[in-house]
Amino acid sequence: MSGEASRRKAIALFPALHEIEPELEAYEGLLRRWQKTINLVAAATLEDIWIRHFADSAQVHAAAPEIRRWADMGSGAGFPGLVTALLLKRESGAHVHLIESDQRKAAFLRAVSRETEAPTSIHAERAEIVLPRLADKIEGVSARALAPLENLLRLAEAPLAEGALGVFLKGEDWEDELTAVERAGNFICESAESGTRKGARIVVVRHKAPPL
Ligand SMILES: C[S@@+](CC[C@H](N)C(=O)[O-])C[C@H]1O[C@@H](n2cnc3c(N)ncnc32)[C@H](O)[C@@H]1O
Repeated sequence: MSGEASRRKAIALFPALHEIEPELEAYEGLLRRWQKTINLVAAATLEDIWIRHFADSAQVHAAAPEIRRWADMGSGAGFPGLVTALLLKRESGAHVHLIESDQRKAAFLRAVSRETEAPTSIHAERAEIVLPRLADKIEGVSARALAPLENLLRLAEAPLAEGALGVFLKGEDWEDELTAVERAGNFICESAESGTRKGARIVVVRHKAPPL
């Protein structure tokens, strides 16, 4: 798909992306520039960046539009967390913690956040270290392409136990991963078909016994 067709299709799927087009254009420009020296995303996805990355990420905010305070684990080049932050940019109290252990990718996240004035904090550390500190500060946790669902729930154990919602973009193994978590019995899980990737799924998870 051409870049322009990808943009039009992404905005048709998620009209809210139109509101942040200047920011996403700046983001795309920086991504293309930094990609020459750091491997931020698979090169083959760059032409279709609006669908493969911007619209795919927009599904997290769409799954829980009431949530203002997020943490995104293993953000990489900012997907989905930095797109969530841009979609929330004009909402009061909005803040997204981007957790990315690779220092160079974290520097990229800082550069895009600065340029687009996205409401983020960048944590260049491992999620298992950062999340316990954020447990009572966030309402939602997201991740894409980081780990199997069971491992994601272990990484996000502290905020989920405090009542945060987990929204995870999962690939083709989603069904086996979901079954394993449902069998363990601690979480209420829902899932919906991805609007951007065939065979992929948006999985929404809540702890069964959050604090009163
Ligand atoms: C496959 S990439 C996915 C990046 C992005 N979420 C996406 O979907 O495009 C996984 C990223 O997670 C980071 N990562 C891996 N383990 C991590 C951890 N325990 N804490 C924080 N970041 C981690 C890696 O450096 C890498 O950038």
